Amino acid sequence: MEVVGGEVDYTFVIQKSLVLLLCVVLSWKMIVYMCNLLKIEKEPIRVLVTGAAGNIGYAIAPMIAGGMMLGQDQPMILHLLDIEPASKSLEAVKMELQDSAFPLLHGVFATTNIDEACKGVNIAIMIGGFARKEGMERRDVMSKNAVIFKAQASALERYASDDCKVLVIANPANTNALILKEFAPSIPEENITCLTRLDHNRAQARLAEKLSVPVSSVKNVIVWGNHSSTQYPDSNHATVSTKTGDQPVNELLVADQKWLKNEFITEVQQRGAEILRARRQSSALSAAIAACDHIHDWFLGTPKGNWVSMGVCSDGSYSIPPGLVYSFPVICEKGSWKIVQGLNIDEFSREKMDDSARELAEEKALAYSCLDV
Ligand SMILES: NC(=O)C1=CN([C@@H]2O[C@H](COP(=O)(O)OP(=O)(O)OC[C@H]3O[C@@H](n4cnc5c(N)ncnc54)[C@H](O)[C@@H]3O)[C@@H](O)[C@H]2O)C=CC1
Ligand SMILES: O=C([O-])CC(=O)C(=O)O
Repeated sequence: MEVVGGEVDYTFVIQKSLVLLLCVVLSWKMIVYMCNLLKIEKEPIRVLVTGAAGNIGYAIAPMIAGGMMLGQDQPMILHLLDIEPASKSLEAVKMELQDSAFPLLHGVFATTNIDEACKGVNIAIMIGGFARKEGMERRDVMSKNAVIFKAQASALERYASDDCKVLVIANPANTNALILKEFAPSIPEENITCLTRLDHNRAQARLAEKLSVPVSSVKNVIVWGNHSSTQYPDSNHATVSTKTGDQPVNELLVADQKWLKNEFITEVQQRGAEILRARRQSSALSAAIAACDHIHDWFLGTPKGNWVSMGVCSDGSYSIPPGLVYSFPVICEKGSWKIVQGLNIDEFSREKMDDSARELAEEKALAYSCLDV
């Protein structure tokens, strides 16, 4: 240390520190530059897609391969799974992906064997399941899916990578995710989620349409609860960015409180059924986009000041019983999510949130009774 006349020369120390800091920054920049020059790529991530020959599977596969889910610098290897009767269509999906020559797609592996499909996967997008047929009771659908998800959980437990992150899309999504959690105990429960981002995106889009603003200017809607008609799309904390800063949606729509408490909620709750009626098939394009959004934000983080809705294991936040997979507002950072805390919940919201939790508790009991646990 430089000592002048018995005293520390602080100017010298600060100068030295700044030079050192500059050297560190320059070396780091140099390393990044060299990596880019040498085209050193990230290791490919293995992504499992179950039900890959179906509607959503066909829509999501090119989105993942094109970088929408994991970013434009993240290569991946796709593991596509479907059941034997769909094996020809599955092979066709694989061929089309290969023919698309996606630069980030380092391999496609298609199989009807669940154990093989799960080997080493880092992300599992669970779309495959048993769809309700006319005249079937809820119990029949639940029992078929409970059996499927129990078996898939065991395969993930045995063969997936330790850090595997799971997104369940197949309905009943929340309860299927819960079964998966029960039967894959070594996968950390925070790694098991279900898709309610489609409902979140729908709610954001309805508000933007009502306010005649771009959808990107609306943020922080919430979808609480089950991915079913008891879900509660909540506009109370949503804002719109304007030239003078963020404005609460409820203030901008002060004359439309009746609409916010009625049509807005039912339109979002019933949007899936509306699309099913119009298309005679359930939403696939928007479901695939929402799944990409869900994983993208989970891996790469939510933008500062924004939250999104994700079906996650309740930790008792907002008095939602632990042991349910429930949709909450979450913030994501460095591959982890955190439930947004401290939001004010009015009486109207409380009732709706509890209704959906009650439905999930009933679904859980039904699923367990089907599995004899
Ligand atoms: N959570 C959400 O926001 C949404 C959920 N969904 C749900 O996503 C699921 C898939 O929808 P679509 O792709 O339109 O259905 P789809 O019927 O077109 O495709 C499902 C695919 O899963 C396969 N499959 C069935 N059992 C399987 C198993 N045990 N293992 C692997 N694959 C299996 C089928 O052969 C089929 O190829 C449905 O349960 C649907 O209700 C749909 C839209 C939104
Ligand atoms: O019921 C379905 O299969 C469709 C669905 O979940 C949705 O569009 O939200």
